[in-house]
Amino acid sequence: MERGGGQMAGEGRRQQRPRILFLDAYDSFSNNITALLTTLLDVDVSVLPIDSALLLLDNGHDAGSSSLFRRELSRYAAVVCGPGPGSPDNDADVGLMSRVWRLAEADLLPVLGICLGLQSLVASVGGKVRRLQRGLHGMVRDIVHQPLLDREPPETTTAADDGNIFRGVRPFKATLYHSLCGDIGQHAVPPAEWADARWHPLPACPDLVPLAWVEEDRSSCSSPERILMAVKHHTRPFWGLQYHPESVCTEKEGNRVIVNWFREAMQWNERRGRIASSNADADAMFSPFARDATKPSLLSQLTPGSSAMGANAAETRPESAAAAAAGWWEDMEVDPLLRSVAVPLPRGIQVPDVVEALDLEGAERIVLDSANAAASAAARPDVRGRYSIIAAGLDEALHLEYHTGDDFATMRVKCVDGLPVELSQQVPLASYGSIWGLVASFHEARHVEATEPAEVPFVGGFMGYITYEQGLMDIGVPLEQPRPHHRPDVSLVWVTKSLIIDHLAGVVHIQQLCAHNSEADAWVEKSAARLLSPQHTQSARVAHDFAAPRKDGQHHHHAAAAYQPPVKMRRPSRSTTIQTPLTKEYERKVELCQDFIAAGDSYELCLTDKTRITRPRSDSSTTEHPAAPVARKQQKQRRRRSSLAHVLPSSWQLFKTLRARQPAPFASYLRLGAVTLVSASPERFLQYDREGRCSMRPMKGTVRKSEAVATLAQAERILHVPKEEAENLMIVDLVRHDLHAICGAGNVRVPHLLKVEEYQSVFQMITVVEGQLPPPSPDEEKSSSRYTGLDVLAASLPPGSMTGAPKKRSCEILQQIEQHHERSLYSGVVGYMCATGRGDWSVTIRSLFRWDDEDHSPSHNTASSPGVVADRTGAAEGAASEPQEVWHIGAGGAVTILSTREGEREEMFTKLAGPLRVFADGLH
Ligand SMILES: C=C(O[C@@H]1C=C(C(=O)O)C=C[C@H]1O)C(=O)O
Ligand SMILES: NC(=O)CC[C@H](N)C(=O)O
Repeated sequence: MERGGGQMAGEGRRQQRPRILFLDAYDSFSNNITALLTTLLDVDVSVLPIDSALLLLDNGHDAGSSSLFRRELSRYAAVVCGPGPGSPDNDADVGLMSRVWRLAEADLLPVLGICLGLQSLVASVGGKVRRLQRGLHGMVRDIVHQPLLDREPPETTTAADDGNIFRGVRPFKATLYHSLCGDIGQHAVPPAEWADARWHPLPACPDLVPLAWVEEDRSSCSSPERILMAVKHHTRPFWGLQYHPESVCTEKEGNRVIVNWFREAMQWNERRGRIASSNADADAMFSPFARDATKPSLLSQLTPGSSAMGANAAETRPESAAAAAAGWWEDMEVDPLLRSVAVPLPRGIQVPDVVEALDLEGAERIVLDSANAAASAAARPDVRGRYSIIAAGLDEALHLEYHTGDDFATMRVKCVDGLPVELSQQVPLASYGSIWGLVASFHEARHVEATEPAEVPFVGGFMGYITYEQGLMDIGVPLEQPRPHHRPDVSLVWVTKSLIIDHLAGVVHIQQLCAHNSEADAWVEKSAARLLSPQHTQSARVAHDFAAPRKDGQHHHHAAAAYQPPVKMRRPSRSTTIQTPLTKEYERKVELCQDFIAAGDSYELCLTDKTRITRPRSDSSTTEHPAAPVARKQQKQRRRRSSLAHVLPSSWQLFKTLRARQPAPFASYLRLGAVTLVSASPERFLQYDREGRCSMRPMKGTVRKSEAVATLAQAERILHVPKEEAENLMIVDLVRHDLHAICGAGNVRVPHLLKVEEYQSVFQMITVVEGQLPPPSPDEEKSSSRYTGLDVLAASLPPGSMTGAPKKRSCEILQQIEQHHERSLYSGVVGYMCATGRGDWSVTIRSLFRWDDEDHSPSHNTASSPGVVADRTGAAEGAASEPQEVWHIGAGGAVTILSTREGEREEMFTKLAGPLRVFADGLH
C-alpha cells in the first residue's frame, strides 16, 4: 500500500498507478469508499474536501471551469463524489461536487457519484431531489437492475447499453443510507408501462438513463415507492449510485459494478486521448489541495522535513520543539526498568478490597475494574473482563492535562520524595501539531520493550480520561464559547506503580517502572507484603461484606430498571435533590432528531440528556482521599459537626454499590484532579496490542431485562429486527471508516457482526471491528514516525456509538438539540496506554461524575427546577448550611427514523436507572 504522499519518482518515466480523486462531503463512510477503490481497482486515491480552499480561491463567474479546479482535476484518471449529510439543494452541502457536473466539454473526465453524489448529479441535470416517504438508513435491499443484460454478449448490446455498469452483474443486496432521493419523474409512469419504461430516460429528465431501482412497499400507499438506485448520463461520462457499495452489508457481487465503472472510465479516457497528468508526471501527483486517504502518523508530524527520529524523542526532536518543550519533565521516567512480583489473589477478595488493603495514600485514585470478571457465572466469557488495573503513587506521578482549544498543555507533579511541591509547566503545542502529538512523543520517549509475559496488559504508562468535548474539537466541531470553566478535557497520568489483577489466573502483579538512575523504594515488596498480610485481607473482607449487595438486590434491580419519572423512586435521602430529564421534553427532542434525519442531515443521532443530583458533600474534602488516614480523621471531625454527611455514602462507596449491583467489564473509579468518576461501562471503545492489532466494539441496540425478555434467545428475537440491526450497522460502517483512516485500505475487517450479549440488567447488541496498523515502511523502521494505537484513538473520538452518523454533522445537530450542554466525561473515554504500546479504552456511559468546582452552598440550588424528584424541603430542614456537591449522570440512545418517542424515552430512563439508584440504595 502506498502511503505518505505516494511513491516517488526518480524512476524516470515509470507509469504510476491511476489516481482517483475522492470529493469528501464529510461523511462517516468516506474512508470505506476510498479503501474499496484502492483494494478493488489497484489505484491510488487522493481526497479533497468539498469545501476545500480551492472554492475560495476560485471564485470566477464560470466556477465550473475555473482554472485552479480544472488543473486539479487534470491530475486524476477519474473523480468519485462521495456521500454526505444534507442535500444538493444546499450549495454548502455539496460544494465542489456541483462544479464537476458543470465542467466544460474540454475539461470532462469520468465521475461516479455515490449517494449524495448521485443526488447532486440528478439535481445538476434538471431532476429533483426530494424526501423519501420514509428514510432508509442501514437498510439492506435488493438492487434491481436490467435483468437481461448478463445474457447478452457485449457485441449485441445497443447504444443505450453503452456504459451500463451493471452489465453482467448478478442480483445483489446493498445497504442504503438516505433520506432523500433522485426524482426523474418515475412516479408519472403508469404501472402498466413501468416494467419497460424504467430503463429509459424519462421525459422529466432526458439526460439520465436509469440503471437500477429499489421498489419499496409503503403501507401508506397502494403502490411501491420507486427509488432510483443508479444512473448514467446520456452523453457525458457521469454515473451515479444511490446505495452504498462500501457498506459491510453490501454483497460482494456489488463490487463488480465498481470494477465495471472504472473500466468504462478508463475506456472513456482512452477514446478521448485523455491522460491524467499524475499518471505521466510524478510532480503532478503532489496536489497542494488534496490529501492522502489515510492520515499521517502523529509521530511523523513532530518532525516536519526530517524523517530521522531516534528512539529517544527527547534527543532528536528538532531544535524548535526541544527549545519550546525543554523542562524538568523532559527527563522524567525516561528509559525505565520494570520491577514486578506476582502474588496469588487472596480468596474472596474483590478489587475494592485490594485497593483498601493497600491503603493508597493521596487524594487521587484510578481503578479500572473488570467488575464482572469473577462474580457472575451468568456473564458469558465474551463480555467478561479478565484484568483489573489499580494505579498507585499518583501523588508523585506526572500529570498531563489539556483544556481543549488551548495552545498549550500542562505538566504537573504534586509531590517529590513524599514532600509536597507544586511543579507545573505549560508546554506549547505548536511543535507537536496537537495535544496528541505531545502525548505520542512523550509516550514514545518512555517506550518499554515488552519482556513481560503477554498476560500482563499494563506495566505502566498513561491512565486517565478524555472528554466528549475534546473529541468534538478533534473533528472540527467548535464548542460554544466562552466555556464556563477551564477543566482538563484530556487528563492523563504517567503511572509507574500499578497492580494488575488477573481474575482468570487469580494472580496480582505488583509492578513499578523505575527510572534508571533512581533507587527503588521497595514499594513493590511492601505492597506485596501488605496484600498478603492476614490482617489486611481480613479487614478488607469485612469492608467488602459491608458493601455487598443485599440478598434481595435482584428484586430491587428490576424494580429500578422499570423506573420512569414521574413515578417516584424510593426517596433517596431527604437531603438529596435529583433533577431528571422531563419525559415530554425528551420526547420532543427525539422528534427533533427525527426531523433532522428526515431532512437528510443525519442517518442516526445518539441523543442524550443529563440528570443532576445535588446532595451534601460526602467525600471528606476536595483534596484528601477518604481512604487516606489523615482524611479519615478529618472526615470524623466533619461528621461530628455535620448532621447529614455521615448518612451519605462517599464516592468510593457509591462505586462499590454500583459495581456490585451492575457488574460491568469496564467499570472504573477515577479521582483525578478535580473530577470524580464512578462508572459501570459495558462498552469497549478501542483496544490495541503491541503488534498493532486494534479492536473496536461498538454497542448499539439495547433491551431491558424483564420477565418478558429474560433469556438471550428472547433478546435475540427482539434485537435481530431491521430497526435494531440498522442502528448497529450504521455505527459499524462508521467505525470501519474511523479505523480505515489510520490502518489503511485492506486492513480493516468485521469478525463479529450484530452479536447479542447479556449484561446484568440489559441485553446489548455489539459488533467487533478489527484493524491492523500498517507496518513501518523500511525507512520508517528505524525512526519513530510509525503508527501506534494512539493514532487510532486520536482519529476516532468522540466514540461513534455516542454520536450517530455521519459523525461531524450529527454532533453539530446534537449540540443544538442538547442546548450546548457539555457532556463532559460522559460520552468520552477512560482507559490506559501501556508503555509497551498496548492500550484499552472504554466508552464512558452508565456512570456518574462530579467536579469539585461545582460544590456550593445550598442557597445556589435550583429548587424550583422541573424534573426534581426529591424536593429540597428535606434539605432545608436538615442541612441548610451543608456544602453541596453536584453529580451528573448522562443517558441516552440512538434515534433513527424508525424510533418511537416512547421507546427512546424508556431506553434513556432504563440506562439512567442503574447509576441513579446508587443514591437511593447506597445508603448504609
Ligand atoms: C447513550 C448510551 O449508550 C449508548 C447507546 C446505545 C444504544 O443506542 O443502544 C448502546 C450503548 C451505548 O453506545 C448511554 O448509555 O447513555
Ligand atoms: N448517504 C448519503 O449520501 C445521504 C445523502 C442525503 N443526505 C440523504 O440523506 O439522502
